[in-house]
Amino acid sequence: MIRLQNIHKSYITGTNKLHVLKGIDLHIKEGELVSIMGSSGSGKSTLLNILGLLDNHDEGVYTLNQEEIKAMSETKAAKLRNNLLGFVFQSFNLISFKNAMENVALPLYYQKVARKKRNKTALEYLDKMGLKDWAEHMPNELSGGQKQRVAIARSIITQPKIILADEPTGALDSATSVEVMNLLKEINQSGITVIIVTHENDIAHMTDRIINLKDGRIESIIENNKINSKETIRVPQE
Ligand SMILES: Nc1ncnc2c1ncn2[C@@H]1O[C@H](COP(=O)(O)OP(=O)(O)OP(=O)(O)O)[C@@H](O)[C@H]1O
Repeated sequence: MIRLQNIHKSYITGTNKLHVLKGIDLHIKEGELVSIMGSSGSGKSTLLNILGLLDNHDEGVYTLNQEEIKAMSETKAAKLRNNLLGFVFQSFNLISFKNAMENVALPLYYQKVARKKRNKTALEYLDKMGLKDWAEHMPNELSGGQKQRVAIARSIITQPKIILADEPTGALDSATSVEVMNLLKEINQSGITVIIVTHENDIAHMTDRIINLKDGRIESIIENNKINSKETIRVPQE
């Protein structure tokens, strides 16, 4: 489903060039629940943004759903992003002046679904998240965990094949983090591939495979708590 071969990415600011990803090779199969770990600045978000077609890589080959991304037009990439991918962010990214139902329904608005139909679907998704009674509430009336559940409902309303979550529990206390992770696990069990960036060990250990990044390279991969890398067995500790 996802294959990265020798991916490089640099950022240029002024006269400085920062080489952030230095040859990433990675294969993520359909239906996997994967976490990407590493210390601050190791390139986790950069990698997730490339996976989510929110940023371009400089070198290497990225194949998503058997299509090579570099060869693709921006329009085609946008279509793929809208149809195949769902996003969850640390800061929820809810629209403050829209209620929970309207926030969840938003992706369907962009797909030109009629208002009645999209609100009905949004209510169904809120119900799945245990939030039906909160449909009319504005984001500032919701707890962190509730906001993230609204954001997760919004990310799956278009029935994506892959969810990309950047520190989805970063703003939550530990009990709420576990609730949100259990929700992402349930979503994964329904067949959706889930990729989570986190710097929290406990969160990463709730996934099937942990990809450890260090200085823009994959340092090790832990599968079901078994370390697979031949190169190194060190796991970064925060
Ligand atoms: N748009 C950008 N322009 C310039 N530099 C950037 C940009 N985005 C990220 N960087 C730099 O690239 C490096 C990797 O950033 P990235 O956000 O991928 O790391 P991270 O592992 O997700 O870190 P954190 O855990 O702190 O979020 C950092 O040094 C960051 O400052």
